[in-house]
Amino acid sequence: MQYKTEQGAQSEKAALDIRGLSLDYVMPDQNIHAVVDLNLVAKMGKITALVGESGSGKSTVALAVMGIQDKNAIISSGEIYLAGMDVLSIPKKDMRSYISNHAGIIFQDPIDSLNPLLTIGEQLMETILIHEKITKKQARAIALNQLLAVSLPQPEELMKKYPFMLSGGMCQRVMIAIASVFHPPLLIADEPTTALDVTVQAQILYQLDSMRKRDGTAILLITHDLGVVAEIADEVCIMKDGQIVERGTVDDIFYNPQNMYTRKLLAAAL
Ligand SMILES: Nc1ncnc2c1ncn2[C@@H]1O[C@H](COP(=O)(O)OP(=O)(O)OP(=O)(O)O)[C@@H](O)[C@H]1O
Ligand code: NI
Repeated sequence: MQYKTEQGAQSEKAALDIRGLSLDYVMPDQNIHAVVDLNLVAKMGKITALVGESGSGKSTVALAVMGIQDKNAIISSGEIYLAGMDVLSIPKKDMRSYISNHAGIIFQDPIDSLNPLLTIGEQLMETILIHEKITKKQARAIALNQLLAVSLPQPEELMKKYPFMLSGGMCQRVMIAIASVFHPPLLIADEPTTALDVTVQAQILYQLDSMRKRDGTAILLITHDLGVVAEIADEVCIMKDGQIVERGTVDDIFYNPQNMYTRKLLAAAL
């Protein structure tokens, strides 16, 4: 294979393995070092939480993994191994399809993430047909199945609806259905429940957790909410100023934090 692939058994179970990533945003008067020599691993079948204050660079990491970073972003060093292959070493023309086959992402505002002009069915079908050379009928069957898999009732009816006709929680489920249609090894959820009611938050988190259990998906969960982290994460990475300052299991981080910043973050959440 001509692209850079992962060596060694240690990271075999890592859906995502970021090594020494540095990313700058180029601005007219200065460069913003948004990510600085960052290392991060998200293992299959685990929920890895990425936590840190606003502006610490969490979303920048997520967008870089998906290859959809802003135009003024420059990756100056590092490797992003996704399912064993360094996506940064893949030529641009093949990169998008490799990434979309191996990773999905959902964002904070599910209604904005959907196209307002297309029905739910059209959007799901479009995603499916871009990936697979199958008939419309087969794609429709997959779409209906996906909607059921994220616990959306009456999928036939739902397929005909437009995003504005659904609640925020339903839109987020549709986003999960779209992001997970090909069972990617990695799903990134960037503040997936911040815009939703508390009761709906729990359902969406449950949905992510069942994906992890069912498909062995690695979930990278970006959140401000340490309560959520304590409840469903396996591993936690604490991010500050573009770097991971501490990583560990939930127990390590909550009961035995080593870093001053982690302690401050925990104290502020009490
Ligand atoms: N396109 C851009 N051009 C310049 N600076 C940017 C750009 N996008 C983000 N930044 C800056 O990069 C830094 C990291 O931003 P990022 O959105 O990744 O942080 P975050 O941890 O996701 O924050 P939040 O919790 O508020 O979502 C911030 O200082 C932000 O202002
Ligand atoms: Ni963000």
